[in-house]
Amino acid sequence: MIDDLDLARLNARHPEEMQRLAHAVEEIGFLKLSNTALTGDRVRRVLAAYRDFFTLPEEDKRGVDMARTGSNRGWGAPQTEQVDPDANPDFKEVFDCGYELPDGNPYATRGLSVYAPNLWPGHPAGFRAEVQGYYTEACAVAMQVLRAIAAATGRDEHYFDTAFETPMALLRGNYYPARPDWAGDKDFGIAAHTDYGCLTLLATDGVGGLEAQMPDGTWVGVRADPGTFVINFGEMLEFWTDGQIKATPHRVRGGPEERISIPMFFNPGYDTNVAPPGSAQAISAGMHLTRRYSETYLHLNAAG
Ligand SMILES: O=C(O)CCC(=O)C(=O)O
Ligand SMILES: [Fe+2]
Repeated sequence: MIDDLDLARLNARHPEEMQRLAHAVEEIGFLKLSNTALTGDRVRRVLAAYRDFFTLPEEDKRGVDMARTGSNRGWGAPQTEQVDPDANPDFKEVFDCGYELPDGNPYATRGLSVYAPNLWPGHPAGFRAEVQGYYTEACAVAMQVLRAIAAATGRDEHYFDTAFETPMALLRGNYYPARPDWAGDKDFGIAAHTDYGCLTLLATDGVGGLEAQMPDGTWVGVRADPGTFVINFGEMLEFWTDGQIKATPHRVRGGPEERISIPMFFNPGYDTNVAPPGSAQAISAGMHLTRRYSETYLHLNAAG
């Protein structure tokens, strides 16, 4: 039910592959993707860097704890994010980093938390370089996929390009310990949610656990080895395409094995209007993302 697509064939606009892409984005909202510039070895290197970080003693991770900041850069401890108000806070821990505004970028003077500076730990050695290198490469792959999607859904292939000149792109490492023995019905690695932005390019270490909700309401497992990616779509792309592209709910309950996943949330620039073209309303991408972060990260929660 979840299709496997080949990015080289999509980049060549191979008609059959493009048709399968249109089906995947419009009917399912999930697909798997291989043959990108990010090889299995490349992904295993960045997975190892995150693993080295997550296995540091807690006091080291506390040195880059996002809870002390007004943004989501650095380490997020277990149970500090609640993506589903009907579930308990997630038992995963995370490390988030975002887009670094170039000097002189007009957004720099606006004090927007979605462009907050990154927080980097002093060690493991090489962590920052590994993660920043992957960030840049993952953005390039995500842009190729978005161009193919624009073309497959009847738009000019560059339809989305300018919106991503200053992306609020967020790269996350998710660390899921084995499902704790205290975990009950309302406890998840990450509870059911839709992603907030446009496109998510997800790498995993190959351990299963991700489940996506199909149109008939059933949950299906989606597993991807390093070098193969899971792609899904967020709320902004659903608004922007007036529902043509689906933001599909997904979750990780967690199982007997620990697991690492690395989503690149490819979000457009703050001032992008993601309302459907021609609609009377305007939806600011930046305001939507800021609101969703404040609803889900407990340290940013206005009510909490
Ligand atoms: O770990 C996964 O497979 C999914 C993670 C996820 O959905 C997220 O971080 O938004
Ligand atoms: Fe997600």
